[in-house]
Amino acid sequence: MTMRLDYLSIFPAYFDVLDISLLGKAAVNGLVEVHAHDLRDWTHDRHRTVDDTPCGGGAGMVMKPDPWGEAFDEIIGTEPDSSVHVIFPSPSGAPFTQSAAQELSSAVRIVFCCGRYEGIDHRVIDYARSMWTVHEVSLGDYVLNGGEVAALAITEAVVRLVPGFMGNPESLAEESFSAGQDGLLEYPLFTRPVSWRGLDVPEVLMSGHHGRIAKWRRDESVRLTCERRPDLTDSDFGVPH
Ligand SMILES: Nc1c(O)cccc1[N+](=O)[O-]
Repeated sequence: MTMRLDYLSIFPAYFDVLDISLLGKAAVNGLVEVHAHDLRDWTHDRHRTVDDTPCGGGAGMVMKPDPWGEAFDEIIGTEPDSSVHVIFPSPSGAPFTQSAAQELSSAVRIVFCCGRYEGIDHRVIDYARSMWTVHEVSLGDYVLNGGEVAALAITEAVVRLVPGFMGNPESLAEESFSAGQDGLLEYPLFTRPVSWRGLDVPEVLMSGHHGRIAKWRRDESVRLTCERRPDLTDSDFGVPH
């Protein structure tokens, strides 16, 4: 199955980066198909206008609905299809999580709508909801200049979970937030040399005792999660003894 990814933006060059590294390899292998589109291609005035002043007043500009609607018609079509996932990265979206990435990794089509200015006319989102499966998602509580960087981050989180993308799928099991980690943060990692600038690899990791190593890793994951992400912990994790 090839996952088709479309990106609608006034800065489509942001997505040139998807040609490199593992994502580029996935495209070559036919796992994903990437299409970046310039929203201004669906404007009809000399200035290729995509924005206008906000109804009701206020600072900044709002992205006009017309170009989005015409772009949707051409890129996605005019028939409802719940198998098409349309993602609007937005500071007012729901937090994007690893489980959301896992769910999206089985999608056949994902369309990213990258807003700029103060945002997109809300009717665009309402229209999309009437046609496709819409996700308004946020990467965090901070302000970006647009949705492009978030779309890239979401793409990476999703595509790396597509079956066949990662050379060694077992490596996914022990990552932070993965089910194999019970949603805990990943434990600290070490490699050679055993001693580096007076800092040594924890002895237990050099013991060859798999049971002790597994316990140390679990305890470290619980400790880190309790310290840094109490929002992810619950009474089941507790604090390592
Ligand atoms: N925070 C933010 C933004 O300011 C604009 C677009 C997308 C996001 N986000 O996904 O977090």
